Amino acid sequence: MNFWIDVLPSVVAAIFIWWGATGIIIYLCGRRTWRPWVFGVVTLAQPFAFWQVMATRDSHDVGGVFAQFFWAIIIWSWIETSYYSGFIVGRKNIPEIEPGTSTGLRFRRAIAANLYHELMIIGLSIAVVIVGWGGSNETGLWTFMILHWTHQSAKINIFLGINNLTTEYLPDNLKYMAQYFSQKPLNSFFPFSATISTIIATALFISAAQSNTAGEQAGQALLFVLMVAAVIEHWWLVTPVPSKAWDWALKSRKADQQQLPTIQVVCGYLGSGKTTLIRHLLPQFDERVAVLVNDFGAVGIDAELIRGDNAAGMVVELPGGCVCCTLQKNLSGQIINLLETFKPERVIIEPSGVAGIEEIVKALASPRLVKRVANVEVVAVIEAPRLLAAGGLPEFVVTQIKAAGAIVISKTDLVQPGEVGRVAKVVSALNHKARVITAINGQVALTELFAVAPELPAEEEHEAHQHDEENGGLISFGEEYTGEFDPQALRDLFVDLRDGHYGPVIRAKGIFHARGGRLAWDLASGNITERILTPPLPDELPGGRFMAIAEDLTTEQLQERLQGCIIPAVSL
Ligand SMILES: Nc1nc2c(ncn2[C@@H]2O[C@H](COP(=O)(O)OP(=O)(O)OP(=O)(O)O)[C@@H](O)[C@H]2O)c(=O)[nH]1
Repeated sequence: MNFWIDVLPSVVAAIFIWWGATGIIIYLCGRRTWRPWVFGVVTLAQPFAFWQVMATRDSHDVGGVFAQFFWAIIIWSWIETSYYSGFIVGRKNIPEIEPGTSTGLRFRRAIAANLYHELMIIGLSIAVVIVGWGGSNETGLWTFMILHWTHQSAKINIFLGINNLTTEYLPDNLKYMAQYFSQKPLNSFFPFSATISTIIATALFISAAQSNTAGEQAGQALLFVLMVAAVIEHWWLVTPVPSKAWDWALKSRKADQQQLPTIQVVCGYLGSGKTTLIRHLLPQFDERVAVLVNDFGAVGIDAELIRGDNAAGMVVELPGGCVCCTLQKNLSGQIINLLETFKPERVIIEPSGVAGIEEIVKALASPRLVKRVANVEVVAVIEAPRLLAAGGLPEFVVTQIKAAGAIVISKTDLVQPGEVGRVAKVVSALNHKARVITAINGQVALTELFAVAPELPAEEEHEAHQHDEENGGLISFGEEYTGEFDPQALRDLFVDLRDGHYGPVIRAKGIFHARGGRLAWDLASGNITERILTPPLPDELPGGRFMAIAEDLTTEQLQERLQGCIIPAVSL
């Protein structure tokens, strides 16, 4: 009983010093303008901290032991501060990790990215050994060594793969480090590291219990608590429970984040209703919005549709192909360009309907980009009729659902009212954290959609993905035309496309000039829609754009048929 009363001050002090120092560093390094000051002050404290460790190495009373513990924490704080402030980290301009990068290469790049930080730890460890070794009170030395072990062990575990990555504690300037993390339920190093930590904690406990003097007991108790914290930190890595221990320290970041734009990725399968949703949302924003659109086909249609709703903003059409594959490298560069030239307060990305969301999120985690944006949010648009009809969702749609902070169930007007609940249950079962909203023709209130704390998928190591395999070998066809179109001929064409006359078409759309104005045609999920976009424009040359995505397509016949929809010049 006496033992516990005796060690209680050490236990309480160790918990508060370790937890408090970590939180204070996260807090102070969370604000960009504070970082140089924090780093400067902690750096200036170092000669004094080393001198204190040296001065108390033979004071084995309780005061001397506490002083050693405290000053060792201050020395360790220098390492943490230099890292979190971004002043001593590692080599810059290291190529980014791409899908399919080998573990060996990822490891070498991770080392390079953390090189100066790791060298600093080694250098300071040697310095602490020099000043602390051989005294009758080595509490400072062992405090530092325990922190060193916990740090290395956590880093190796996070690199090899753990369940709970807690990337939220990385400040904006270090978010790119997440590319060296991997998420797995467990890795082979974990049992070893957790066992070692537990054995050391047990040995320290026994040592504290068997101590002969109050100073010795206090020292062993302080080290024991630090090691217990290491064991808890280890288990936290593998349990899915989010650590809230330092959430209070994240508050300082809010001011910086409010000034940075947010990126919203609106993903969903071909024809699910992404463009319709974005078009409905755009008039609701009172900010400068830039929209990046990427159609799967070579001919972009969506950008032209969106442009009309975002007159005050900017619409950028990304080249044809899938944004997640062909543009992965390019995407972050395009966005940075956009941020610098147009300075939007919000960026909305509409990837093509077959884009893998993981690759996009990875591209958005690029080191150059993360420090320029406040947040990346994912909205998944899931078509109710398709989900009910499919009897199973393609894997990449499941990934989109899991990645989303908000899920919009679209086309609920095309299913029975009772079935909407079934769809909601399916998506909620896949992602219980996401807000699920139902919509007809994209009619969603902005506040409802973005009032969500989004969850980004953990970055996993995965194979470079193959659209051909995942999507049953989709091909796209797209062309632009000049001339005025016959609406009835287009009507008949879309019916024939739906009925499979040109092959199994999954998605077709187009914008065509006709006498009645600019017409938009859509074929999605077997439904055809025809809309008038604008009345005829007097100065504009008449023309049209068409694209189709199919598993197989008789392209030549389709080309001829489209040409046949143009009213011959003589009869105009
Ligand atoms: N009935 C009905 N139709 C909808 C709804 N939402 C979208 N649509 C129609 O579905 C078709 C495809 O919608 P888009 O918004 O273009 O779909 P998308 O996901 O942007 O399509 P891609 O970019 O080609 O993948 C259009 O004809 C829309 O009018 C809805 O809630 N109900």
